[in-house]
Amino acid sequence: MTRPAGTGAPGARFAGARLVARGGGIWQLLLAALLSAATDLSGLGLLATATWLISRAAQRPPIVALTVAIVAVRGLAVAKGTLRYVERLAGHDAALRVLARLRTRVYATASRGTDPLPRGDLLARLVSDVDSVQDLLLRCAIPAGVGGIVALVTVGFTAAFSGRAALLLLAGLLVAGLALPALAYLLASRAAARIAQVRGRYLAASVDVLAGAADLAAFGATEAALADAAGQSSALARLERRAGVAGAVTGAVGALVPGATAIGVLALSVRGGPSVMVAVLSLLALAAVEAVLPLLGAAVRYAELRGAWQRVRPLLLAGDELPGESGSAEPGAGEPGSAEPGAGEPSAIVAPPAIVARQLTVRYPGGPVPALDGVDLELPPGRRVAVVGPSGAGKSTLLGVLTGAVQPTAGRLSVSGAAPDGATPDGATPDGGPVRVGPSEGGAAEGREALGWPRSGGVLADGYVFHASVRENLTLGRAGFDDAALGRALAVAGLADWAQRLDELVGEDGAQVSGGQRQRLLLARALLDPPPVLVLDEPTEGLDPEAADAVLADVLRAADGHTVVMVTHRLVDLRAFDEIVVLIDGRISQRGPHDALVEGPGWYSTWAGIREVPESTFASGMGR
Ligand SMILES: Nc1ncnc2c1ncn2[C@@H]1O[C@H](COP(=O)(O)OP(=O)(O)OP(=O)(O)O)[C@@H](O)[C@H]1O
Repeated sequence: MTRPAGTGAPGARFAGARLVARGGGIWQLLLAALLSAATDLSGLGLLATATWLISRAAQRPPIVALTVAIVAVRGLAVAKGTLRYVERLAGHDAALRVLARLRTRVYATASRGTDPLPRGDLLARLVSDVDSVQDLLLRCAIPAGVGGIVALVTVGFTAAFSGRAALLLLAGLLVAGLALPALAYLLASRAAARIAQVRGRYLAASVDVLAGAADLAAFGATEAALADAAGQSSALARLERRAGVAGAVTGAVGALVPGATAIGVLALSVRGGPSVMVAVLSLLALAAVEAVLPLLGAAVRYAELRGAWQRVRPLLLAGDELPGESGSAEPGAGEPGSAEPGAGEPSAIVAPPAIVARQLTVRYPGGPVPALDGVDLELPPGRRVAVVGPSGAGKSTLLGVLTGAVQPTAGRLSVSGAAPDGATPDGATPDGGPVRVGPSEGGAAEGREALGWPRSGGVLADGYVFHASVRENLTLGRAGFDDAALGRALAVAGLADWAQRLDELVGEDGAQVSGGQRQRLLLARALLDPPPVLVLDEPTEGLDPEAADAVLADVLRAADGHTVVMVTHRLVDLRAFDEIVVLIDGRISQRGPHDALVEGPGWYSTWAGIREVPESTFASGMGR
């Protein structure tokens, strides 16, 4: 179970900084800020020196009096270009590191959470909101630091020649770098929170229109859904226009400040300063104030980011610590795609481990009653268990706990004996005794992988079919499968003729294939390299009962030697299972082999008895 992500959690305010620091991005960011300041100062130095050189040259001094300035101009010009290039490299390196870390974190938390977000909302958080949080560093933190350094150096330099000109420059810098940004922030901040909210709603509405197109059309609701999405889009455009106008007005005022400051400095320096320095100080003032003007944009951006940050923060704070976050700054550690032992390769399963669940309890946030309530389950190696029960009984939740998708609120889950792929689980007791994986009292079931939790997988409810070829959908990037292996997996799932169509596209979420073919494709994917613990959630959904029984028999044959846990609320032949567990309201109401359960009283015999009813009944969903 994920930790509560209350906004008042201690240290929540600094969560972003902690993430940056853990990800090893803090030094890169600091370096980028220093390089950026050095670049700006080189530019200002170049301008001041070149101005001095031109003004002094007009007085026709001996050439030797200009030599140092000439060399300085060349040096500063080269330094400015080089520093800008290096600064861009360092800045992008830092930004991409932070971005990868934030996104991984949001992905991990969202995928583990028991409080899933609508897909569109999650998309908004993953894409635009995480981008925005990254901008907080690049467009706000770095320019603020650079502006401070530039102001300090230029005011100090000017003060060495004219105190009054320095004060005027300071005033110009404060107006351009502080007062106007504060005003822009105030104007933009109200719109920004609304923009983030409306953008989330707009994306959610768009995804609903796309993902639910078939259902909307079937129920005649397409127009209403499109109108809703268009309404959100207009609201978003209105808010963005308003924020844009506020930004443009402050920007226009800001553009006047450098010129006004330069004229003021010119007027003050002309009165008594050394003649050559008049031009230097005026142009330096102009350039210095221009250098802090980006803070205006930063302030507007900061206002926008606050809303995005509010939305992303719960996801950043809620999850367990990701691998590689606890100090190591190794690039790629804990990120998607990091190589794991054995991942991506077909494995020869020797013997699955024994898994024992004791008093497993899951309570979803806001759920009035536990979805699972004190469930005991034994899975000795190779055991086949079917989990049945009415809708909402907790079947998928139980599978979720076994695969790690759902964290138990209480209870104990242990694994012992042979580990997946013949390896010994790290942390296993020497005598092969049980290794505790789950919590006994609340908290998160951390460290499954570290303890050698068996690789589990299979057909999950609502499994996804990618807009890719049959081959890519089967392998999902795993290497080492030849066409013959793919053909065998397809044949077991009842798609033998697809062996000739491996490179054909199946459409987004299987849109170009039938529901039954889609389900068979998911089964073939699971059977290509069956994990030690094969988890099947409604594996025969979409198949007619006869085909379902036949495919299931083939699947069980192909998964011989593997532990199988299957959830179903459809009538399929369960005689081949060692044990059938009947879940009702999160509790085990009956358990035993088919023959024993079907004879006795209880939910199972009533359910199984419906097999006698004519076939039309199956289609009506009476099987529940
Ligand atoms: N993510 C969630 N957040 C809140 N409640 C949930 C969540 N997932 C499931 N539930 C609730 O937990 C209970 C058990 O759900 P679960 O999906 O495990 O049941 P099920 O037996 O698999 O149902 P079905 O046969 O309809 O798929 C239900 O009351 C359901 O509403």
